[in-house]
Amino acid sequence: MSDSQTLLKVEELAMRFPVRGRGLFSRTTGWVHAVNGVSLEVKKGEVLGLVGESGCGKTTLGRCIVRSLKPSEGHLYYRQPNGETADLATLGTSDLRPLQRQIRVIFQDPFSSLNPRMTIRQIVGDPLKASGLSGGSELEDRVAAMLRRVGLSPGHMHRYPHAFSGGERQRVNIARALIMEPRLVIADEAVSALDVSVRAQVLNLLRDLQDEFDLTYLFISHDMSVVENICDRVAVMYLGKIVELADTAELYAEPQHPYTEALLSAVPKPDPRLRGAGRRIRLSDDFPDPASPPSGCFFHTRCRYADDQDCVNRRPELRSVGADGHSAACHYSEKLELAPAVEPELADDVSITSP
Ligand SMILES: Nc1ncnc2c1ncn2[C@@H]1O[C@H](COP(=O)(O)OP(=O)(O)OP(=O)(O)O)[C@@H](O)[C@H]1O
Repeated sequence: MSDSQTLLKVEELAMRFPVRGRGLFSRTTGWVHAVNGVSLEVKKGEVLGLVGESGCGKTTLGRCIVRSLKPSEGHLYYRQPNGETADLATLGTSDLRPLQRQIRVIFQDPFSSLNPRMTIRQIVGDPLKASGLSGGSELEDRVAAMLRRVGLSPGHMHRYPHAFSGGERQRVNIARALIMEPRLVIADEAVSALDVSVRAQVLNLLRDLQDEFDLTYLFISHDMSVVENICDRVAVMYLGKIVELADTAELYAEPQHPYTEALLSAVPKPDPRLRGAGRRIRLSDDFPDPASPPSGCFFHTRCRYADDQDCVNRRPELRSVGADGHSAACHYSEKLELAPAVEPELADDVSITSP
């Protein structure tokens, strides 16, 4: 990795799951392409958002990065604290373990992700104990300090998860992730299950902790408003591929991929002059089957700009479409560059259906 500001470089990553027929010993009949050739960089100290509809592969990408899944193909170049680079995609278990401590996950559901039979001390302290980094009274002190830091009391240590609200449980989840002093945190829909007011508090906490612990976040979400609020850059994922990546302000003001445009059209905009304001682009429900993705551009079956030549036949590459690393994978943005700038028409609703 040439850029010293890059913490993680994901290169042509793919994750396929086998599709099996019915029956106990059935053969593999196909493959779900959950992550399909993703390349992106996560910069040190940034919050990189990863957005897209349910089933587009966000969680699978996150699970590959923490290596709870071994990718089918590609590379995950991770810059270690000593400056050396390791490919997480290919490392064996013993080399991987110390690096996995540096990359932790905060899960979505604060109810199902905490073992109801474990005390908060056990839940938060177990990763330290399991890795042999701490034990006894030192471990207890570290758990107490971390609980304090996430806004809980050390007195909560001997209680069980059922005694806590959703927001408090998510604070326990955050404490469990941070007790290992990670460098990269994958927040997978970390605030999606919370009430709006609690969500704001937890987002503020994540921001404060980022400063205090010098963290980098990969922030996975389907909520474009939350992402706009917390992320420095945003990657948009569709059917296992990144279709657009840009600084947050740039992406929200000038989306260059019709899929991003459709996602953003659902976000209320205070300024009617912004692109896409005033119209809601409804995507048809026929999200393609990741086991048999469409030809050409994967989005063409739901895209209102698609033509039957380039879009149906030719797969667009992610390419530069603007300043500061703004890139998009779309033939439509190629045409945009050639076409004279026109104001988008304002309509109440534009429905998108398959051609
Ligand atoms: N273990 C698995 N075996 C088979 N298919 C899987 C497996 N895990 C995920 N998939 C499939 O991979 C695709 C991507 O799933 P993934 O959970 O990564 O998407 P997502 O964008 O995170 O969605 P959500 O927000 O609903 O979690 C989906 O089609 C899903 O059904």
